[in-house]
Parts: sequence; C-alpha cells; structure tokens
Amino acid sequence: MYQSPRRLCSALLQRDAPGLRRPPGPPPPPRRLSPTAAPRLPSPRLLAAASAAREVARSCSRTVYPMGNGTSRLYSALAKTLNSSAASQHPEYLVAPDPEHLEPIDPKELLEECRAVLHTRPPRFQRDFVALPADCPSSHPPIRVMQWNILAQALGEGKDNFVQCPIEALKWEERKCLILEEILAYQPDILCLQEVDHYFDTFQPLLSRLGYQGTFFPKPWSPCLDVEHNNGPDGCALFFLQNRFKLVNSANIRLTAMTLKTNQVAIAQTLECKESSRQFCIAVTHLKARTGWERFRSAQGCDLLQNLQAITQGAKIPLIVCGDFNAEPTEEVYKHFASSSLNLNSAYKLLSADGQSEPPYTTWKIRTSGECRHTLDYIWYSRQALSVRSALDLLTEEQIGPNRLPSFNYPSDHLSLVCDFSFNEEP
Ligand SMILES: NC(=O)C1=CN([C@@H]2O[C@H](COP(=O)(O)OP(=O)(O)OC[C@H]3O[C@@H](n4cnc5c(N)ncnc54)[C@H](OP(=O)(O)O)[C@@H]3O)[C@@H](O)[C@H]2O)C=CC1
Ligand SMILES: [Mg+2]
Repeated sequence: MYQSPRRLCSALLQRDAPGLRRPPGPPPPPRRLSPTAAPRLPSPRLLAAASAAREVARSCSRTVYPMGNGTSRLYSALAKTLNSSAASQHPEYLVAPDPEHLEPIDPKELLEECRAVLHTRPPRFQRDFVALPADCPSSHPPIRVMQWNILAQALGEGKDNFVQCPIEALKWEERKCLILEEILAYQPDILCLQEVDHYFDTFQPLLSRLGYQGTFFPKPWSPCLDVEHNNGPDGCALFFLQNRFKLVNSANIRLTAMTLKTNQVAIAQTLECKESSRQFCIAVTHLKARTGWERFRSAQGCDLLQNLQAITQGAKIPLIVCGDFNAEPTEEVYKHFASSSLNLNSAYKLLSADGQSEPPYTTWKIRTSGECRHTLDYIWYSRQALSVRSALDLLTEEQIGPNRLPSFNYPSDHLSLVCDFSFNEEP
C-alpha cells in the first residue's frame, strides 16, 4: 500500500524532526541575491502538499510518537544515521537502517512533493532521449542506467568554490529535491552516484522505499570531513531496482595506484535480470581529481580494469562501468578503458554524428581559477554483449546559462548521463 501525501511529506521534510537538526554553529555567510529566473508556478495541489508537509514537520518537531507509529519508525531509521557532525568520531554512517521499517512510496507522489518544495525555483530543464540504432531487436524491456556525480553537499558549500553559484542555490533541503526530481524524472533501473555524502539520511531511506537496493562505499579520507558541519564522508553509491534484478555478488574496491592504497573507491556488483535470467556486472567509480594527477588516475584505472577482469571472469559476464573518471578522453586512463581486453565502448560517443566523439562537456563550472568545461563522466559497456538503445541528451550551453553549474535549476556541477541498454542475442 502506498502512503498518503502527509506521510510522504514527512519523508522529505525530516529536517525538523527532533534529533535530526544540525548542531548549532556560526551563522551562515551572507547570501548572494537570487537570479531573476521565472519561478515555477505551483498547482493548488502542490501548494496544499507543501503546506501539509510543513504542518507534519512542525508537529513532528514537538510530538513524541509511541513505538509503532509509521512516522516515528521512519524517523528512528533516519535518526540512526543522520547525526552527521559526529561521523568522524562515531562511524554511524556505516550502520544501515533496518529495511523492515521502510514502507513503499509512490514515485509520482514523491515527485509531486519535491516539486512543491521547489515551487519558487525556475523550471527544470527539458532533456530528450535520443533513440540509437541497435544491431538486434530485444524481447525484454531495456535496462536504464544513470551515471551522476551529484556534488557532495559539504564540498559544494565548503570546498568547491563555485563563485558564480549563489549560496542559496546550494541549500540542501531544496537541492536534495532537485536531485530526487532528476532521478524520479528518468526512473533509472540502476543508479550509479559519486560524491554521495547523504546516503544514510536521504538516499538510502528514500530510494529503498522506491524499491531500490543500495550499497555505499565511502572514501577512506573523504575531503568532506575537513568541512565544518559536514554530514560524513562522501563516496560512491550503487542502487538497483529489486523487482528487476537479483544481486549475485558485490565487491567494494579500494583502488590502488602502483600497489599503493589510494583514497578512491569503486563498487562492482553482478546482477541477474529477473526477466531474462541474464547476468551482467555493473560498476561505479570516482577517480582522483585535479591536473597533475594523470598518471595516478591511469594507475587507478588499470587497477579497476584488473579487478573487473576477475569479476567478469575474463569478460565472460557483460559489463557496464559508470564513473566520474576526472579525465578527458585524451588522458591515458581513458585510453586504457577504450583499448582494454574487456572490449568496452563509451556509450555517449554514440550521440555524436560519427559515433566516435565524446560530448563536448559533462561538467561545466566557474571557480576562482576560471571556467572549467570538461568531459569527465562516462558510461562504458561491453560492446559485444550489449547495445545502447537510447541516451539522454546533454543540456545545451543556453540551458546551462552564463553562470554555469550548479544553479537554481540544476543541482550538481556534473550532468547526469542516462542510457537504455539491451542484451544482444547470445552467440
Ligand atoms: N585527514 C587526512 O589525513 C587526509 C585527508 N585527506 C583529504 O582528502 C583530500 C584529498 O582527497 P582526494 O580524494 O584525493 O581528493 P580529490 O583530489 O580527488 O578531490 C576531491 C574532491 O574535490 C573536488 N575538486 C576537484 N578539483 C577541485 C578544485 N580545484 N577545487 C575544489 N575541489 C575540487 C573533486 O570534485 P570532482 O571530481 O567533481 O572534480 C572531488 O570530489 C585532501 O584535500 C584532504 O582534505 C586526504 C588524505 C588524508
Ligand atoms: Mg566535485
């Protein structure tokens, strides 16, 4: 049974629940003015939902529910993991909430709830799926994969220095709704995320109630932990829809570079499709950032490829690798992936006229050092076993706007990549 909107509202607006507030700290820095974009026009239904949400949140902040109440159960599951400022002393972020306490949410209702929270923001950008020619027809529904570096909240507010992005645009309570809206709009079967620093308090509880099974692997020395009032370490997260796939095996990989352990991680899981009984491996990673680290990234890429060779039993199991590689297509690590014996192709190349060129950008931001427009994010796939049926077009320069990303209408400095895959016929 789906929950009523009032219960959904409480899922989103849990910030006001007792024990879930951030600890008192210095006042926020002066806020810059909002841009003059046209606000979304909320429907009366959305406004009613927002008002109901505020009411539920207010009542939750003063009411102690007896055990067994659904709202209280939700809060207790979230509260277990949300006490984020203490994360570096007490690794509470490693404790997953009890799945028995999670009740299903209707995605449409959650989307509506997100839109209600976002009603003062400019409208979402329109992006279209581009159909791609496939070699063979498929009798099974495609597998939709989303790759997205969602921008860690602590890094966005405390380290990244996006000088043209108003601090208000980064407010977590609204930015998380923009992130959820993007996920709910495309409804991926598999979701590969980087820079997740709100796994246990936001994505795990909400996405598991939408039917996903999630795994989180934090970076060992996440730079988020250096930021005051952080919410714990950031890391990679992998979610898949439980009604479509069965987990066969799962590996959390700490990447090495020239045998040395590094601060970067990957998750690789073998899944079995419930409709077709076919197995494939899905992996997510986030390689070392910054210029000057090209050889390091290349070594991390080699380590990941070696791990994936073993996990796919020498390329016997079809593979999809999603990641923020922090590397342009000219870099060595890209070339290793393109020429690996795993026989991988990069899905977004298929959007180009010749099928050979990566898109002009997957991240676009302005830092104090200037404008950074790069192609760093990829979805690699086994070119023999899988076909890309369609891919979500990127935002245009005009949509991104002169202040670039993140912005009031897009929550991350990286664009999401979304592809529909199907299996080719077995030889
Ligand atoms: N406490 C300790 O003992 C240790 C702490 N650390 C911490 O970890 C950090 C390094 O971690 P590591 O994982 O190697 O980090 P990375 O160099 O990989 O970068 C971390 C994040 O910073 C973002 N980033 C990239 N370029 C810039 C930039 N120019 N300005 C601001 N942010 C940027 C990246 O985002 P994107 O990928 O989107 O570009 C990425 O998510 C150190 O700075 C330190 O804070 C590290 C080791 C030990
Ligand atoms: Mg980043």
